[in-house]
Amino acid sequence: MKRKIRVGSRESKLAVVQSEMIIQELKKLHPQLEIELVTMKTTGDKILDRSLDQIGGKGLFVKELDRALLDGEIDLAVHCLKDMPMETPEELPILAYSRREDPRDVLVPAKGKENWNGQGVIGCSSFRRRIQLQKLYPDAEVRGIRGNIQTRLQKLDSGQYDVLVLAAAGLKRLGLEERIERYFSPEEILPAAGQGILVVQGREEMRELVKELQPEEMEVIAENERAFVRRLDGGCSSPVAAYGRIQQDELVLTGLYYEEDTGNYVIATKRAEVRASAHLGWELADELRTKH
Ligand SMILES: NCc1[nH]cc(CCC(=O)O)c1CC(=O)O
Repeated sequence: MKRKIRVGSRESKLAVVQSEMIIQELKKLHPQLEIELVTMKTTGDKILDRSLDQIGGKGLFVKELDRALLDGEIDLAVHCLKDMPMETPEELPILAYSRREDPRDVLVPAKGKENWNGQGVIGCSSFRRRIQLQKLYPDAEVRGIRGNIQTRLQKLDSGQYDVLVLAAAGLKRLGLEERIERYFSPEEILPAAGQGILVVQGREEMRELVKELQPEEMEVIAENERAFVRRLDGGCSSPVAAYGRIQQDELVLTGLYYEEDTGNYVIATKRAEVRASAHLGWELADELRTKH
């Protein structure tokens, strides 16, 4: 009999598309396996009338899947790294990081309101985007928005907002790239730690099976971005951003540090040879904090 692997996912269309991408890759690596997708609703998907900060943060998107992993109902779970809490349960490590999709944030105008002039209402969900957008578009008003990408686009097109700011990664994976009017460089809007990266989470014994999904250097990039955020205690709602990339043999890490007292933020970059970069995120965080 074929060995059967169950892969758990949230129910949203994006989550399912992402999990199917990972399943396709796994099937290529292990053609002998039968792999099944199991979807479930998480608390974060059920409560849509309050902001994530109010209802307890990112953990709400993974809690149900964590439980299913622990109970053996599923063998693996696929998540956006960006949605993962900074600490995962000890028994459920991240087993592999995927190749990164476009990490940038993008501007999406409402239908009929293309060529946006920088005035009116921007819909965006995170404090990280908000503070950076206020600098880029001082004449616009930023209003919160929740729900999955399709829901947000419906709210946009129904006239509640003039433009949205979203992650390029989600739109591209959903085939909605044509709605993108402008890509923000990391210098304009620094992405969230882990943006564009998918992770496979599970019990330690599954590591062997998925480790080949991970491109070289993905872990050092992802872990340094997350170390930066962790060091500054930027849990779910803090506007901390971090973006790492490899240039020649170096890891180049850019971090955003927000100072609560003044409401100002600073962005800085630090680099290290990849093989000596284990603490780069931590060090960049400390440098930014002591300077400000
Ligand atoms: N907050 C929801 C979320 N989590 C991950 C992505 C995008 C996909 C990714 O980063 O891999 C999105 C949508 C968005 O921010 O526009």
